[in-house]
Amino acid sequence: MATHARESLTSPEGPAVRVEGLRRSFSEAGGVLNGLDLTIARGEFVALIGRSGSGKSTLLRALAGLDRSVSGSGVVDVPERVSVVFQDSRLLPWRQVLDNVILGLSAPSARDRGLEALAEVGLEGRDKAWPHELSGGEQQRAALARSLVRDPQLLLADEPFGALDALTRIKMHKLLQKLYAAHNPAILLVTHDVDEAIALADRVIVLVDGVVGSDIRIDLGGRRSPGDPRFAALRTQLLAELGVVEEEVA
Ligand SMILES: Nc1ncnc2c1ncn2[C@@H]1O[C@H](COP(=O)(O)OP(=O)(O)OP(=O)(O)O)[C@@H](O)[C@H]1O
Repeated sequence: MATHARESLTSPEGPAVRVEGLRRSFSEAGGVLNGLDLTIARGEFVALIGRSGSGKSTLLRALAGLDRSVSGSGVVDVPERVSVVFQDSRLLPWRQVLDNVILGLSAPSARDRGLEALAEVGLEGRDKAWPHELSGGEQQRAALARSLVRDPQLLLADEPFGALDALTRIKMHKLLQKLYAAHNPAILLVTHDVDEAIALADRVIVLVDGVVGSDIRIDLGGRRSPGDPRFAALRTQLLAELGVVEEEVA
């Protein structure tokens, strides 16, 4: 089993995530993660891409500590406060929005912090709404508020915008950038969208055969436009790494 040595990363200089030799398999036939090594610095924004079935969610679940019953080995060091956001908001339908956001928090200040987080994600005044009264984008905003209120040192996001329409997705990118600038957690964002990865991340990692295939630094600065030739060159490179010829997706 992987060790979750949560206390070993308390030094301010240490990385936010350290994974060494991580192996995971669901059958005798072959491994999904095959000795993966990965380090994420504190406050670093990393996007993880890879073909369908390449093990992205398996890695994220290992970092989240959600795979205790799965067989495997390796070292997984993560910080103490880790939040996870999935493609669906996973709000409890029988609880109002604010109660979802602060679920499990006992501090007397939780309510105020929850209201603050809702305002930060653009859901001011929606604290008493029921989840079914929110749009898909608003539900994901509430999910981000729920993660934010826990002041995460590491935010794990598994295709958080994958089910949203293109316009809502752009708005959510802006929101995530704003939250990242304000709180600066380390982020690991799993996405199928190469443009999303280039637009948001400091580094893009391509998972191939259960290990890190490529690890590409994105040096495009703060304002990134898909029309920038450097953006286009990175897109071509990453699509090639994924085995996609660009004419196929044009
Ligand atoms: N609980 C499980 N039981 C059996 N096999 C599993 C389980 N979870 C994942 N797998 C298998 O492990 C492989 C990797 O799955 P994973 O969900 O990590 O891939 P992914 O890269 O996130 O895929 P996608 O991009 O399609 O979401 C797949 O072949 C999948 O069928």
